[in-house]
Amino acid sequence: MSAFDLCLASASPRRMALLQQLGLQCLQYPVDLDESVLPHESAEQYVLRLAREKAQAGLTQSGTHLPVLGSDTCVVFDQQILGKPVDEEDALRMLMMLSGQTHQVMTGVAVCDQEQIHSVLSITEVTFRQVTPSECRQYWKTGEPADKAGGYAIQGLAAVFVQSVAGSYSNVVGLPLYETAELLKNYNIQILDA
Ligand SMILES: Cc1cn([C@H]2C[C@H](O)[C@@H](COP(=O)(O)OP(=O)(O)OP(=O)(O)O)O2)c(=O)[nH]c1=O
Repeated sequence: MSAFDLCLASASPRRMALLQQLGLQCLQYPVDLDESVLPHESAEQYVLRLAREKAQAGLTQSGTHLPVLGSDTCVVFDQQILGKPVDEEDALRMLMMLSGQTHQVMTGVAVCDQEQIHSVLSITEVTFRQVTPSECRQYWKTGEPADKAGGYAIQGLAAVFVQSVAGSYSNVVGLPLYETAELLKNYNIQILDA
């Protein structure tokens, strides 16, 4: 018997913390993949493909017998997929694009073991108030935007930009917990006994 319930194929401390919130003990096994968007790929297809690739790479590379979870989050506005900003100007460009608008945050989640793979997509609508370039530059200096899709963290200082959220909050932080708990039932992982 393993001391762990699940293997998390991710470097993200936020995904780890969200799974711990459900009481799950996770073995963290980051995988490094090419995260380029394929030609003609929709945002929905992109996050689901990367989630499956992360889960499958985690399973193969770690050699674990635990179910493996992979996940990918992106921000979508005006048909554009926003990943992590490459520098300050890129972050400013993203945040000004989102200013005063509603965008979508999409997360694909996949869980696999030797026998099966299941995946799910979660979409949340987030509305920003108007933000100024000066606020965005100050925000960049906090270091918070650098490793976040769309260049912001709802769970951090960017909370002051977020006017409203429709849908799953945990999805925006990187892992939709309701959908994840449902997926894990396929692997006999129950959070609570019914
Ligand atoms: C929009 C938004 C994104 N994010 C994060 C969630 C994801 O961790 C990150 C998007 O990058 P991802 O590539 O989805 O994940 P990651 O690089 O952090 O981890 P890994 O690939 O190893 O699994 O942005 C927030 O934390 N808060 C937010 O409000």
